[in-house]
Amino acid sequence: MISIAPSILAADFSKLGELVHQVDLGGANRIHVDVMDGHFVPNLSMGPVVVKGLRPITKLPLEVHLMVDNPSRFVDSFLQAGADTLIVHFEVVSDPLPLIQEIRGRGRKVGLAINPGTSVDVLKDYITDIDLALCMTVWPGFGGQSFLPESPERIQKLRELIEKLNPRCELEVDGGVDLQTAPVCVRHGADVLVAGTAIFGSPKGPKLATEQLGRIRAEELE
Ligand SMILES: O=C(CO)[C@H](O)[C@H](O)COP(=O)(O)O
Ligand SMILES: [Co+2]
Repeated sequence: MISIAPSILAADFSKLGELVHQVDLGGANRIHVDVMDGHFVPNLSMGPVVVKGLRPITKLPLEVHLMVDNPSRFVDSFLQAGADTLIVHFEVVSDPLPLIQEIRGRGRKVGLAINPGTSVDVLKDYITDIDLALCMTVWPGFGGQSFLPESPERIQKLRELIEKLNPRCELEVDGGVDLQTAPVCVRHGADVLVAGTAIFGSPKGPKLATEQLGRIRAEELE
């Protein structure tokens, strides 16, 4: 099964509730919430209040992509706000295990993310302990960037690692995913596609754009 995770970073926040409803109607499987602290990445975005605001208006799982220097500081507030999954960057945690155990101990899912400059191999010691591995396909910090050309090879390498060590771990890709790059990601082993601009920036509207990405995933699996 392939999942579509619309990234609300690209949404018009004055209509956030309605836009989340639209992607739900279009077949989205989860909502991706990009959290940026202005340190780990050169941009600021949103915090737990947004997760808290979304929680009562959708049944879709809320996954929080923590692009922050010190994720352990924010675990409690995002879990209390209603996040279902917390994704932490490998680059900022010297030992991910305590954080993984804390999040799982509270009944939520945990993901580890890697930047384009980080070797896929660093995840091999943790794949058995996580629910999701996120391969960044742009440098984190901004929506609307182009999919990096080295990404397919990295996705394939990560898929091989996951198949060998923990096939239940999801392989998510994030950044520049659209109708052209989504099939490439799926062919190389991705099973969760994050898309912001391709969904919320689409002239066809978020419902149709989500449906279209969904059709691509089905074609790739035929
Ligand atoms: O983590 C992110 C950026 O750091 C976003 O999830 C990602 O960029 C999605 O946006 P787009 O589909 O527009 O590239
Ligand atoms: Co993201």
